[in-house]
Amino acid sequence: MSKKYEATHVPEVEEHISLKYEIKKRLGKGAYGIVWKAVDRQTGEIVAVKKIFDAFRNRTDAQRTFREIMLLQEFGDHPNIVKLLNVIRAQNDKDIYLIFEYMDTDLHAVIKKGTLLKDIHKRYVMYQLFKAIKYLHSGNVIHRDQKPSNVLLDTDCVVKLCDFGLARSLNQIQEDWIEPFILGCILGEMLLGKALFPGTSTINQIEKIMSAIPHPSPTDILAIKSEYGSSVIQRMLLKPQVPLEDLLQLSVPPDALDLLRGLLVFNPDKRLTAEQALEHPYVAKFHNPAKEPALNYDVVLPVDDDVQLSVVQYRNKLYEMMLECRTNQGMATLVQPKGEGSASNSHKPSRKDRVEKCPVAANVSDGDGDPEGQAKPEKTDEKTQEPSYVGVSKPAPVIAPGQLAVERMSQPLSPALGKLTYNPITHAPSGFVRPAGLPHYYQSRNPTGSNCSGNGSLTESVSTNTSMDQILQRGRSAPMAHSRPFSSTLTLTQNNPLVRKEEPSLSSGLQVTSARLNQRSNSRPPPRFSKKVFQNNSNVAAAGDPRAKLGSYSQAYGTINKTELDNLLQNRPHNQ
Ligand SMILES: Nc1ncnc2c1ncn2[C@@H]1O[C@H](COP(=O)(O)OP(=O)(O)OP(=O)(O)O)[C@@H](O)[C@H]1O
Repeated sequence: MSKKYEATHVPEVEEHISLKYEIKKRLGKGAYGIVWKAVDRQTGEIVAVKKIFDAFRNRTDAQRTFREIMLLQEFGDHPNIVKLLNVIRAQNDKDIYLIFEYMDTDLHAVIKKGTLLKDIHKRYVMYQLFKAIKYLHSGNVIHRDQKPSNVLLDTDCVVKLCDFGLARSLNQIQEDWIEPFILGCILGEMLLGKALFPGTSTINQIEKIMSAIPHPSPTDILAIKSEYGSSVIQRMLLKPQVPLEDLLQLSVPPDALDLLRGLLVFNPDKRLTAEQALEHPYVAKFHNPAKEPALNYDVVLPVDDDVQLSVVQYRNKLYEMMLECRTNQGMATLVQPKGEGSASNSHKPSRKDRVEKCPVAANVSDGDGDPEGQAKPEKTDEKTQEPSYVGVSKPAPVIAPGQLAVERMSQPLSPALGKLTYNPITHAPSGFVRPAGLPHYYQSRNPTGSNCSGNGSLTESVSTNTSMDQILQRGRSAPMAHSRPFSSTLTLTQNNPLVRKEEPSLSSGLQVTSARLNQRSNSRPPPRFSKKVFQNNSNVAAAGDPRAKLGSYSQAYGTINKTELDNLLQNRPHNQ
């Protein structure tokens, strides 16, 4: 084996992956897997490799894996949604590898770092989140797991939403109201530097929220349609109010407070939608309707999300979709056309009832990681209508023709979506070179650690603020040049103490794997609200079914999920 293809030894990463991607360091770990920074050995591209352990362990996990892949490939065209580049099977047929574009940090790490996010960065982050959520909602899909650690950032402070394992179609559940509220919690957390409503229990968190937001009207409370819930809320309203502004520092700009008030509203009908929030003065510096696309069709998964299939069915369906990609048919997501009168910058499906997208090209990598080998049509078992996966069931130690590997989608659906074609800060075309990048900073030993910075344009636009660049340079020995391309940003930041550090030992991740796996549940009864779920390391604690059940509820992040709120309000106190 040539030196070029010598695999870095990371026990959790199988050889056929290491041969294609040189694993550099562990970036983070969530409830479902570990994410590493890696380099595509063939293209030199920096990527993030996420290994989902036991991706089809039970129906819930299989459904989650299926949703995540299907929805990521559907929405990954958007500049503020992380792009899925590749999906590769594990040899054991249990795990799965997702290859993403690489991002430098996540918002959780950035907020924890302290004062690095300046006013303009917070505005820019919110603007991009509103854009991403507007796009998802326009396709009638909700993310349901918004929290700072799922908001990825790069050194230009570009935001990409990740982790679509809990995302669902609004046709299937009524949770449309919750996401803008959660965006309010994220804004509050950026403004405060920590969670706005850090409850010790679900009820305690709701109490904190209720004490800070304007009192709902009697009609708003009745709309809960739960006698018990209404009485709980009414009792909460008797407690002393702590106005939002008292939770925040005096320095918080009035327009930030106004936006927060617009998002943190009890009645969803009176709450700002993501689309309306884009019109808010807080993000006016960035607002440009032409660059805020919407879908003019509803995205529906190719299997009914209301009916849980068996583990085997999910796995086979997913492999089948991947095979479709390989054979150049594209993965199909069903769509339901909306009525007339969609926005002019809407994305239109190429066909009325089916949109074919694929994070993978028709080409399949060969043993040298060379994607020249042509995909072979797969045999299908005619009785079951399921592919038999001849030639693909066992990836060889090298990237074999049968391996389920797919390459990046070549073109975004619309030029408006190409993040490299326009500078969101100046609204001017920026070509293929990013504006001046800035050094990273690092949340030391935080599993979700990462970094963020502003960019040249960003600092130019706010002359009164100290730029993130300047702040970050305090930790550097040499001044940093401006106007360099993004790639040099990465190089220049290698010795910055704030940059994500290499894990001391890549092999030490083994314990993480088993610890994570042990926390995944299979067919436990629905969870009760317990403190365990609300610990600071909620990523870990809320693993498997409990997490799927709890949705985005996380007190560490001050977010709450409507389903669970409903459950809570309908349950008696002894169930909490
Ligand atoms: N594309 C990426 N680039 C860089 N870092 C990433 C990327 N994707 C994920 N990460 C890092 O890995 C962490 C975990 O990723 P992710 O949320 O996808 O995993 P998960 O197991 O689904 O987590 P969760 O417990 O939130 O469900 C993120 O918080 C982030 O720090």
